[in-house]
Amino acid sequence: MLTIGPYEFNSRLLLGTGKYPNMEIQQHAVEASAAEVLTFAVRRMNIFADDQPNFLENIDLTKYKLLPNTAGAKTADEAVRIARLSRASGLCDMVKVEVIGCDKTLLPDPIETLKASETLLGEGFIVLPYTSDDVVLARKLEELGCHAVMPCASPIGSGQGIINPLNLQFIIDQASVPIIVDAGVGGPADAALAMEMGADGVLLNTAVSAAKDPVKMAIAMKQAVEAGRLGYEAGRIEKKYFATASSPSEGMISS
Ligand SMILES: CC(=O)[C@@H](O)[C@H](O)COP(=O)(O)O
Repeated sequence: MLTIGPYEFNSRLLLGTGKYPNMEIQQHAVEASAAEVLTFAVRRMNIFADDQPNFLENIDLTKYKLLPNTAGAKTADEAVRIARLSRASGLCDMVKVEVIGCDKTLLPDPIETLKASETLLGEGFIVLPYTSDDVVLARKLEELGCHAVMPCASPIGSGQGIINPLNLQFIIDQASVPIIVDAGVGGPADAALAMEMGADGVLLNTAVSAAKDPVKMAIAMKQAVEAGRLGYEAGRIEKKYFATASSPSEGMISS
C-alpha cells in the first residue's frame, strides 16, 4: 500500500495525462497502467469550460484520485493561486507543487517550491512537491510537513532515467514520508530501478504517452514498478568483488 496523507493506494505507479496521441489511447493507457493517481496541469485543462474537450470526461473518476499540478507556475504565488483554483473547483485537496526555475532544463526553483509548499500546507492541502535530486531540500520539504517528496530522476521529458543514483539513494534513505520518483523515466528499467532502490512510487508521463505503443508501455511500466517493489521487499544480494560458486562445494567427490 502506498499511503499519502489520508489516502491509500494499491498501485505505486502514478501517471501523467499529457501529450497522448489522442484521448482514446490515453484512456486505454490509463486503464492498462492500473494507476490510481492521475496528475494533470490545472492551467492546461478546460476544467471550467463545459463546451471544451476535457480528458476528465473520458475517465471514470470513481476509480482514480486526481493530483492537480501547478505546471506553468514560475513563482510560489502563482503555484498557490493554481492550487487554490483547483481545490475550489472540487477536484482534490492533493496538489503536486511544480514551480519551474529554468525554461531549458525545466528544473524546479527550490526556494519558490519551499515557499509554495509551506503556504499550501498552512491551508490544509495534501502537498507533494516536485524537486530536483537535492538531498537537503528533500529533507527540508519533509520537515515542513509535506506528505510526500517527488525528486526527479532527470529533467522532465528527457527520458534519461536516474542520472544521480547516489543522491536519490540518500533522499530515499533519510525519508520518513513517501518518496516518489517523478520525471525523466525513459523505460521500464528506470522505473524498476527506482523501486528497487526503495522509492515508494514512480510518477511518469512522457515515457508512456510518447511511446510507439502507449498502451503496451503502460503495461510494461505497471509490471516494472511491481517487479521493482517486489525485488526491494525480497532483499537484493550484496555485490561482491569476486565470484562465489552457485552450488555448495561441501560433500563433492574429489577426483
Ligand atoms: C505530468 C507531470 O507531472 C510531469 O511534469 C512529470 O514530471 C512527468 O515527467 P516525465 O514526462 O518526464 O515522465
